[in-house]
Amino acid sequence: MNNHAIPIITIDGPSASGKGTVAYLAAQKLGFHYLDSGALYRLVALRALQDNIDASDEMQLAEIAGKINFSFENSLVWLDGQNVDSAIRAESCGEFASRIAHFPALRAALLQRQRDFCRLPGLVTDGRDMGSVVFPDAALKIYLTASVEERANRRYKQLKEKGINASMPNLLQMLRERDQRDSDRALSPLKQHIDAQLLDTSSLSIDEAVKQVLDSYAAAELHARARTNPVK
Ligand SMILES: Nc1ncnc2c1ncn2[C@@H]1O[C@H](COP(=O)(O)OP(=O)(O)O)[C@@H](O)[C@H]1O
Ligand SMILES: Nc1ccn([C@H]2C[C@H](O)[C@@H](COP(=O)(O)OP(=O)(O)O)O2)c(=O)n1
Repeated sequence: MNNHAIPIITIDGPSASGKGTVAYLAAQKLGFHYLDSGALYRLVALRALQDNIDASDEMQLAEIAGKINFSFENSLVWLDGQNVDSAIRAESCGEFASRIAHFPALRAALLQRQRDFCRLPGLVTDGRDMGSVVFPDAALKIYLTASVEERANRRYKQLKEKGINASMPNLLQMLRERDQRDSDRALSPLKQHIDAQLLDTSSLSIDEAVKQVLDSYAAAELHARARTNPVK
């Protein structure tokens, strides 16, 4: 379970909002560990696609989630010792991940594996349910978003930089469908929870978004300290 002595910042939000970029940079600045929880769902999706597992086979998917042998090293994602970073970043893999992410047994199998990333001196993590389910005691919870047009634009540029062809109308449609699927599921849906601070980055640069997270964290820390050591 979460340990109050270990500070955690959770950054949840929709696809291509910049969660991963902002969470990673905030973790670097603070010297904290970083967990990209979406990568775990993508790893399960990739292995299922490789093994021809049906998207409706909850038990097999949960078994994969409990067993897959992965690591995050040198800013890359490894599966059974193979670099699968590009493979899991494909839109098709993200889409499959979103289609299987509603299964309770799959989410349960990933729960402790995600919590195991919580280590001193702290953790910054991004996903859909980091603040609501996986780390409910986080020191700071952010709901990071941007307009769907801006997100499609960001994803388009990101894919282009990697030499991957994409069309804006297709990306817009895929993002809308993924948002809807991730928000409509019964278990751990994508939504801004009451205790999460909204950070709309539609007109913010990456540096400005990171600064806002760090400022909010400093304020949350001050507040927590004042509560534990009230001035007499
Ligand atoms: N505030 C921002 N302004 C402009 N581009 C951004 C911003 N935040 C992120 N990006 C870019 O958008 C793309 C998607 O970001 P990413 O972190 O992969 O999103 P997510 O993890 O939410 O899917 C990346 O190329 C990233 O550099
Ligand atoms: N904590 C999480 C993280 C991801 N998921 C699911 C739902 C998402 O559409 C997919 C892929 O997530 P990921 O964060 O990698 O996707 P984006 O980078 O935001 O496009 O996995 C989830 O259900 N819960």
